[in-house]
Amino acid sequence: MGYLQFLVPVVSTLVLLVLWKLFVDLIWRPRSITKHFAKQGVRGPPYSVLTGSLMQIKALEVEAKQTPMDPSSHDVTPKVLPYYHKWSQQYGETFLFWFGTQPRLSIVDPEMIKEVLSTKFGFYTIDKQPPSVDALLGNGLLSIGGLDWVRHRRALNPAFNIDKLKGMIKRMGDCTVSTVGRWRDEMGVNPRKEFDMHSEFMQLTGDIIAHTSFGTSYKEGKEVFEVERELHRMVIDSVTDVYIPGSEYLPTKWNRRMWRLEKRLRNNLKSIIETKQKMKDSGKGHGYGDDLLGLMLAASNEESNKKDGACLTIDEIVDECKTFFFAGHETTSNLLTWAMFFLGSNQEWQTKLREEVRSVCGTSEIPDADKLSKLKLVTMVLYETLRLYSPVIFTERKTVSDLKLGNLVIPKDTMVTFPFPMIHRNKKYWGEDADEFNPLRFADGFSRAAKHPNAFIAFSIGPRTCIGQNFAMMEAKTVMAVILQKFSSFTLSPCYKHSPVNNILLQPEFGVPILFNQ
Ligand code: HEM
Repeated sequence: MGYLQFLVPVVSTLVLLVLWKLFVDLIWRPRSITKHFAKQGVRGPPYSVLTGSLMQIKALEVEAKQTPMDPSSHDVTPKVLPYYHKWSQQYGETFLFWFGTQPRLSIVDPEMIKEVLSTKFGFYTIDKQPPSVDALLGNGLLSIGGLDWVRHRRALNPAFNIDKLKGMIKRMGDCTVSTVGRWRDEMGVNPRKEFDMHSEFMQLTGDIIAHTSFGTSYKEGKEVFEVERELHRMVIDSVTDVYIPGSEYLPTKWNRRMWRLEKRLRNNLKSIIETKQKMKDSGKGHGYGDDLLGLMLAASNEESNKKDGACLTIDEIVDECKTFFFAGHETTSNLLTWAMFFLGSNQEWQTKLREEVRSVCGTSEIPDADKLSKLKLVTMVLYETLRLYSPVIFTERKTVSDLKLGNLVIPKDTMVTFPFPMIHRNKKYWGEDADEFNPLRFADGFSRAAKHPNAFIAFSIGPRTCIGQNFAMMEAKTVMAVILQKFSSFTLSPCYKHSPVNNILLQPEFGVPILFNQ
């Protein structure tokens, strides 16, 4: 009896506390944040308890998927970010919506973008990823923040030093020559064969990142990709599911599959690292090798870096490898795919580029770094492709305290999100032809292409700008140069169906079939 007398009030208090917390998180806070923004003139779709705007997002995505796109339009926003498109029209450029109970503020103003992405004071941070994304990326650069991020970035920067990267161009070129050789062989059997650039470039950029990341261990590296790809597919399917805290620990079929894949990925990568370590210890070859993994291992083992704390553990290096595959492989593959889409449907630009490549590099030589830097028109086309078909569709940051951004006061724990397709088409900065393919706008480089230098953010800006952008541009230019050298022309197949989709990255739903002429 005495025991019950004690237990009843304790349990009642606990229940009341839980109910109060639920009331605050699910009802009171969303209402007060909505009011807070409304007072500042920021509106958005109404909040629904627990799911926020997620149901509307899903419905709009389903509708957009079923709606065919005008084949001559490059405005991908209604197709890949239908909710941003609809709500920006309905509520204005800056609007508020809800990912479950989390408020999200959509921003497209370049001054505000600069303020958020360029700050070095830690006012905005990367939010914790859902467990599915964690399995894909691990605690690599893309997902970590604070001092951990500083340490990782310092340890990794040397591997992406432009002089180190120059040494990789030959490997990039060799991989491309071998792919083009296979295409030619297949055309020998069937001259009208159509090649889907999306799947071809996924293979080629996979081959390139495996060679440039792992050097001699690239075959084992390619196995890692297969697992990574499977994980990616699982993540795409789950990205807008409502996340229930703790659900990642339940042994559901989906979780068990995820755990298995993650373990396989980690074990494969560890075994590649061990092989490299043994090679170095045996004194065979050149230290850890001049590939990305070798450079990371070397930087992490340098005494000066150890003293400065700029070194990584083996587990951290494994996580960085996972991040590089994801961040560095499909992004570049999509850039190349959309560039071929433009050139295959625009013979005038294709001819200009071929003339430039052949006059700078000849018809057979793999270009070196010096020659790549002279390919001005190729660079302009790649930038214009990145503007209109940016592989990364949006990025976001979370406020760590109540903050002032432009004229707005933003509460702590709000996600500020930047929809790239809208930013890259804002007529205020890009002019009336913002929806059209016009590489000439990049004639003076990307910072002068629009009326504001930060209206182009395909590689992001500020301290967390893409670490691999030089790598990506070198790779894309090398691949384009070799293709333009080897074929007298190519055209987009009449079977092409224009349907860009949001698969975390921007992809062509039905591929990009191309017909080559020898
Ligand atoms: C066309 C190709 C590429 C595009 C468009 C691209 C775009 C981006 C963007 C927009 C970000 C910032 C993401 C954010 O702030 O949320 C980023 C970050 C990053 N990218 Fe890339 N990327 C490309 C290629 C690469 C390559 C080739 C690598 C590596 C081999 C790479 C590795 C990374 C890493 C590690 C980060 C995180 C940097 C940090 O937070 O410190 N990317 N990339």
